[in-house]
Amino acid sequence: MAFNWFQRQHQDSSDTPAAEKQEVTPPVTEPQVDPTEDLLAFAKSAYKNIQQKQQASPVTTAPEVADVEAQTIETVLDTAPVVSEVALTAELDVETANNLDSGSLDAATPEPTAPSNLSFLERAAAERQAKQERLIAAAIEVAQPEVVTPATTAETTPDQEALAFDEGFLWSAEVLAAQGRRAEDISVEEITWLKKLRQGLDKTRRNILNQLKAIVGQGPLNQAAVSEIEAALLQADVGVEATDYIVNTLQKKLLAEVTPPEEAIAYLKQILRDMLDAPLQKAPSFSFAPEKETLNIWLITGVNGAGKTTTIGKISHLAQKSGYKCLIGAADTFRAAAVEQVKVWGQRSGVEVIANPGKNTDPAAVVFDAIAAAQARETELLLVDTAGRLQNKKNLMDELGKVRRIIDKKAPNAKIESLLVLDATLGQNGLRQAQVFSQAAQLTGVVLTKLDGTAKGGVALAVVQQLGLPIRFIGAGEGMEDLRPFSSYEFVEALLSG
Ligand SMILES: Nc1nc2c(ncn2[C@@H]2O[C@H](COP(=O)(O)OP(=O)(O)OP(=O)(O)O)[C@@H](O)[C@H]2O)c(=O)[nH]1
Repeated sequence: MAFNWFQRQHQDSSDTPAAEKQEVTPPVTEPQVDPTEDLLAFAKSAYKNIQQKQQASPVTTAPEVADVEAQTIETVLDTAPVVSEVALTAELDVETANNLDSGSLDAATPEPTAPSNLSFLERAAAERQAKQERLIAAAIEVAQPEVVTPATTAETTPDQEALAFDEGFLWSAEVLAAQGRRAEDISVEEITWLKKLRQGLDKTRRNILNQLKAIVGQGPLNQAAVSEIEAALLQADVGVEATDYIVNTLQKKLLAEVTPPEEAIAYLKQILRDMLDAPLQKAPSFSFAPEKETLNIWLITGVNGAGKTTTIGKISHLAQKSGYKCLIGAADTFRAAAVEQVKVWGQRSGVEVIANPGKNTDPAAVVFDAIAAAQARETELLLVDTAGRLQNKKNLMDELGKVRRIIDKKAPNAKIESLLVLDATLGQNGLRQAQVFSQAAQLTGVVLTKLDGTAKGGVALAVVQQLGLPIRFIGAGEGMEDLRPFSSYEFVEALLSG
């Protein structure tokens, strides 16, 4: 059974009251399961459970080609008038479905005019048939719904993968145990993701941790030690502002007392978690999920190449698997290839894409179509791809402003999020771009991509400190499963656990 990432805490069957489970951020104390034996027993039990679940559930096979095609027929809408085109497409769908039901499409091609020797009813039926054929033909000429060819190779999902009981598994189990999770509730997806995250942050971690370990715990911090910590953080692209804050906070404690290395690192972890969670202090809940049975519209912004399209594909997959009705609006009309790319991702995740085949079409028109389609389908999550490479800030602001006005007008009750996708490998340079976007779009959060293999993982702290925005998702790979909701606890553990 698919693991629901959006409801992670709600899924565990522990006795924790629901209100407490809302908090994704786990207890700030270090794991109580310190005795290695306890941890080993926990990990073994979790491992056994996962194996049993894998054996009990049949291996998910590659989806049938026909199934994928049926799911991923892209609704291509013509330009103006958009709404009537949606209606026409819907009408045609219904009529076509009726025909398929009655098998009438198998009948011989109807004559353009009904033969006179037929009864009145027969003539009317024949005329209706002919009219419908003309409508279908016209629709095909004008805007034929494209069937995106499904990927030939099915992606392996974590629940199909053989899981090794290795050091990464132990570490992941420890991180989950520290968050109060029970061995029987741990999913293979969580373990696979945590292993990947830790591996992705390996370079950043090694750089920071080796230096920190050599410094902290050797007695009260002196100026040379402070400079070394600063250098380590700056090299990890934590940024000057965030580094200053971290060092100052750390100094207050470490200058005054002799702290053992483990305790000093634990204290540092606490500082980082607090920084990452700071923008959420005023939010009603730490968790970030679309609201059920409501239209949620998430605008995905960011410069081209940051990973916007990939992120849309991954979030749509996540949402689909977590039981949300999802739709994608391909409003990055600035670059034709972007629309094609988003279609491919829609196909991979089995989510419909609303696009507009015309060249240089107005993104606001696509958003209008997408909202109309979302409302007609009772979609819960509409993901909107937007253009990143516009000539200047004014263009960007104008375009995003127009899109926003359409949303406010057409879907005044929708829950809107505006997420900025940032490429972690760009470090501080990415942040400068982010500032332009934060002025143009009313950003509500950040998606940090490409955390796999970068030595600049510390940029997450700079993002939060400088933009004052929460990180909502992080990406650590190009695959469909390589993006997850952000957890400050897990991120900091992956960043600083040796
Ligand atoms: N290693 C790694 N690569 C990623 C990640 N996310 C995206 N990418 C890659 O980054 C490249 C750009 O991603 P896109 O999703 O096309 O970026 P975009 O912002 O939509 O840019 P355009 O397609 O030009 O509009 C692709 O090759 C992705 O596979 C990630 O988390 N890790």
